Amino acid sequence: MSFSLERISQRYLTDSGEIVHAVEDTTIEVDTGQFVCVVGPSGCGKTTLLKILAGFLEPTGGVARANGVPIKGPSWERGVVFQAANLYPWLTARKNVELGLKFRGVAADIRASTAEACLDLVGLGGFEDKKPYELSGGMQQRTQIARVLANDPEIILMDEPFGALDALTRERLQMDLLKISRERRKTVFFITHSVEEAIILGDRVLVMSPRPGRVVLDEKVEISKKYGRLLDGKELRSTPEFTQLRDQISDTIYAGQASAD
Ligand SMILES: Nc1ncnc2c1ncn2[C@@H]1O[C@H](COP(=O)(O)OP(=O)(O)OP(=O)(O)O)[C@@H](O)[C@H]1O
Repeated sequence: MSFSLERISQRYLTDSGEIVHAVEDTTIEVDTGQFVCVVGPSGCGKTTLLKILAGFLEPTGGVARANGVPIKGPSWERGVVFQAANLYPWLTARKNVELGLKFRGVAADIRASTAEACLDLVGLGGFEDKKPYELSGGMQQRTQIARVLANDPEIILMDEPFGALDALTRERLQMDLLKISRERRKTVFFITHSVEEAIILGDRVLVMSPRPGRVVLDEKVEISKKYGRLLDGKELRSTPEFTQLRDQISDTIYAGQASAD
C-alpha cells in the first residue's frame, strides 16, 4: 500500500494559548514496499507526521492518503510501533499479540496460531507464555512488533522503535525487520535519531529541518543495489558510499540546526 502526505502543515495550540508551528507545507510520497527513514532534530515534527499517517491526528493543513484514499482515522492497515513496548503486563506475550485480532472478532484458534507464527517470526518461539516482566527490553520490543504483524498491516509506522535498546540487540532487530519487511513487502515509515540506522534500513532517507519541519533532503539509498546484493550493517558501513551518504545527511542536519540557532 502506498501513502502520501500532501502539503501537510500542523499547528498546535498549547495549553498556555501559544501556537506551535510544528510542520510546514510538507509533501512526501511513498510507494508500496518502500522503506522510508526520517531523521531530523528533536521537535522538527517527525512524530507529528507519523500521528497523521496513523490517523491519530487530523492535520491543520493538507491531506494524508493511503492508496489514494484520505486518512480519516486509525486502521488495522496501518500498524504503529512506538519506542516503548506498551505491552499489557498481566497478559502473556501470546495474549498481547492476539489482542488486536480479538478486538476484530477473529476466532480463538486462528488468533492463537497467528500469534504463534508472528512470535516465531520475530525470534520469540518458546517465549509465548512469558509475561512482559519476564522478557528483556529487546524481547518486549520484538513482542510489540509481533503484535503489529499479527494484524498484517500494509503500512508499518515506527517511532524510534530501537532507540532504547543496546547496540547488539538493535542491530539484530534491524536485520530481522529488514528481512520481514522485504519478504512481506510492507511499506515502512521509520523515525530514528541515528543517521547510520536510517541508511542501513532505508531505501530512502528523508531529512527534516528544525521546526517548522520541512523535508530538506530526500536521498535514495542504493548502496546494496550497486554491490549487487543485500549488504548487512557491517558490510554496508565499510563502503565509501555509506560514509559519503552519512556525512551528507549529518551535514544537512547540522546546517539546518545552525541556521535555526
Ligand atoms: N499536542 C501538542 N500540543 C502542543 N505542541 C505539540 C503537541 N505535540 C507536539 N507538539 C510540538 O510540536 C513540535 C513537533 O513535535 P514532534 O513530537 O512531532 O517532533 P519530533 O521531531 O518527533 O521530536 P523528537 O525527535 O524529540 O521526538 C514540538 O515542538 C512539540 O513540542
